Amino acid sequence: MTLSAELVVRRGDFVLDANLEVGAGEVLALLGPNGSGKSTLLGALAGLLPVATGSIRVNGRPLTRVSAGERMSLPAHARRVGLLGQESLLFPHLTAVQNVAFGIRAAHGSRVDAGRRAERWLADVGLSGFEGRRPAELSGGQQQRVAIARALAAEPDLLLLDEPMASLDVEAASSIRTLLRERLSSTGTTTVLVTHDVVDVIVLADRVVTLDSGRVADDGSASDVLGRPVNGFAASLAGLNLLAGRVTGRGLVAVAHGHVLAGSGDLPPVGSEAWVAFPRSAVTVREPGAEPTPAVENSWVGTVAALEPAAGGIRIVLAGDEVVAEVPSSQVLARQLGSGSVVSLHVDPEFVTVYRRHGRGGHASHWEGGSD
Ligand SMILES: Nc1ncnc2c1ncn2[C@@H]1O[C@H](COP(=O)(O)OP(=O)(O)OP(=O)(O)O)[C@@H](O)[C@H]1O
Repeated sequence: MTLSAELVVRRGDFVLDANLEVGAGEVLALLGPNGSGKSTLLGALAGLLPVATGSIRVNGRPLTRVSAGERMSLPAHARRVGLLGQESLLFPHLTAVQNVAFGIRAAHGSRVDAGRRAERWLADVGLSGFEGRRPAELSGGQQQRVAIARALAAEPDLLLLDEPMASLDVEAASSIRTLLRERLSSTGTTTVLVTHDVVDVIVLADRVVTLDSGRVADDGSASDVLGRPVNGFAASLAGLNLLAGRVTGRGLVAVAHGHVLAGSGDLPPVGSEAWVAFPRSAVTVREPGAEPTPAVENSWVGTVAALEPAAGGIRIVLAGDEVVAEVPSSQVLARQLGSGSVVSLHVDPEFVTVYRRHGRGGHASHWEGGSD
């Protein structure tokens, strides 16, 4: 089922103004900083939040149509849209099989053999033998499995997943992710997945949309959006530094503060605007005073503004520069680095990707949130 939405939604001073197309059977990951409007968008699609103007159609069937002369909005229960969040929200007094059967009856009426189908669904999510347990007798991961079975057993036209792995430990999250990949591909369910986790994007998503301040900031494949980011948020999520600059020679880009970076990639023509991206983990720390100096390509000398926790180590943020390094904590300890230390950072050109600045929208900035 294809989703086609053009939405303006107001929440206090905040305005979501976004168009979204999701192909039949496609899994779209919706990313964006806190407060960018992801939950607002899901709420509007689910029929839980009013739309100021716009329309939502699933396979041509209008769920919402609001304009100057018309206000039509199907209630949430009539939309055939499933919603699964961080919490499984199972009925505590019903057993696992009764919870799933409830979803089936709600969608298909009482004539179907909901109990038999629910048992099959529980087997499909790896919960054979747990049919008679109530939610309080199941782990968080098992409860989420029941919730996935309940959501998919209803055969929704559209499934909305709002960070379904966020409250699980790493192991349970990983097995739920694998389960979702299998079940979504075998059922061909059109899905919008809100996540802050790059692993979800890589494992589950066919396409990625990023939101920023209520607007679509980028739309593309995971390898485009995360591999060649056009905004600081996506770069941060992918663990990349992203700098804007102008091409000054073959593979050479002048960026802020007179720095020049050498790299490879599309090699846009001399004089054109370009993005430069390189992994934070590829940035090495050298002794201050030793070569290279700030005038040398791919190097920065500066004062450490902050040390922050990062996946697998420590993030070094230089004062006044947009470049950050992520290094093993042993390096920080060995060099006795701290706020105020002077360091030289360097990135080898082989890790630096250069690509055109036009084509996909967005703006670069050092994103404070980080991906971890
Ligand atoms: N009930 C509300 N009343 C007024 N404003 C709200 C309400 N709920 C959310 N907002 C505002 O709407 C904006 C978008 O919030 P939303 O929850 O959609 O963002 P989000 O991208 O899902 O964020 P997060 O990643 O933190 O969940 C925020 O600026 C928020 O302050």
